[in-house]
Amino acid sequence: MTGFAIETAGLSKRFRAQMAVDGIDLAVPSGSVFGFLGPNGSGKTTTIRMLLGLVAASSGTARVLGTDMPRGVGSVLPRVGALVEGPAFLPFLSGEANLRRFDAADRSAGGRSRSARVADALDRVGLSHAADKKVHAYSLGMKQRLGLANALLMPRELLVLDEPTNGLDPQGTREVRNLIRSLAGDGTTVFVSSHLLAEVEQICTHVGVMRAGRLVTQGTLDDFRSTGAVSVRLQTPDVADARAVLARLGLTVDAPAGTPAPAAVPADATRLVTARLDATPPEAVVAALVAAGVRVRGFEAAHTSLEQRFVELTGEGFDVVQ
Ligand SMILES: Nc1ncnc2c1ncn2[C@@H]1O[C@H](COP(=O)(O)OP(=O)(O)OP(=O)(O)O)[C@@H](O)[C@H]1O
Repeated sequence: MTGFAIETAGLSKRFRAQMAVDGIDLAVPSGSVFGFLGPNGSGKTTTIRMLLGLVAASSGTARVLGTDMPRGVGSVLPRVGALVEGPAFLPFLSGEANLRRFDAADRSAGGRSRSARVADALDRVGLSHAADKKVHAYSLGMKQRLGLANALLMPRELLVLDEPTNGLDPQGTREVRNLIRSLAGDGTTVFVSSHLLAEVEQICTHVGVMRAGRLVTQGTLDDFRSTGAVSVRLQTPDVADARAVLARLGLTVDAPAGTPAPAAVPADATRLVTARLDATPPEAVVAALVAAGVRVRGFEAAHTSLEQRFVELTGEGFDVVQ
């Protein structure tokens, strides 16, 4: 084992003229909760389908749990729980009966412990109360949870979840996120795709960002937070002097945010000045401001938000609700 649950090299998928996935080198550490993030149509589902052997790659290689795919499908897939675009449940059977069918189709699953496995999986996703209900009467969120229960029938080394909270109400979303956290706590590697930045921020240790079929970055969430530009937020009444000092230090000073009517702003009022720090240490900025007689009433140097960083990388806004 290499320490990676998933590794790809130059993995690509072409649909006629379109490169849906374009030469990605994914490295998903064992034990991580890896958020696979990107706008709609950026290639996440196609990548997942290649990893699971559901679609052939046009070029490149993929290793899952140390085994080349799709050659290793037979030995690897029993160790992987997957939720991809909802499994094909039979609508006229109950949730429990559907799970029993899937469990029976798994040759590694013993028949005698089936009832306990199915009951446990339903319990873990909070569907015990609806076990006897026919699936056609399930809401979208309940079907999504049943799909997760299916992925959880057996102990898994790796869970691959494609947009697991899609269609869930806020309560269902919270439950699924808690479930993912608890699975990760047991040591299972979780590879979860999402277009929700907040979701990835809440549950993931690592992140990979897709843009138009390319993997534009990957690494730990902490590294991700600490890269990107640092901004300075200065509170001072001496706006003109402060701007002159910052400019002299070579900082890119942001345009003033609106110019209030002079009568509305006393000369001594504290105002906000913001700038990009680049390579200058924050303490040098404060020292220069103080030396120039600028009254520093507040000073903060902070990395740009994750959201800004993702927008920079993908050129698109993310849905940050939830
Ligand atoms: N079977 C197919 N035939 C042709 N084009 C396809 C096929 N599957 C996907 N594509 C195209 O490949 C691109 C990537 O799609 P994919 O579903 O992998 O993106 P995604 O990031 O998962 O998006 P979403 O979040 O909307 O599911 C899209 O432009 C899509 O239209």
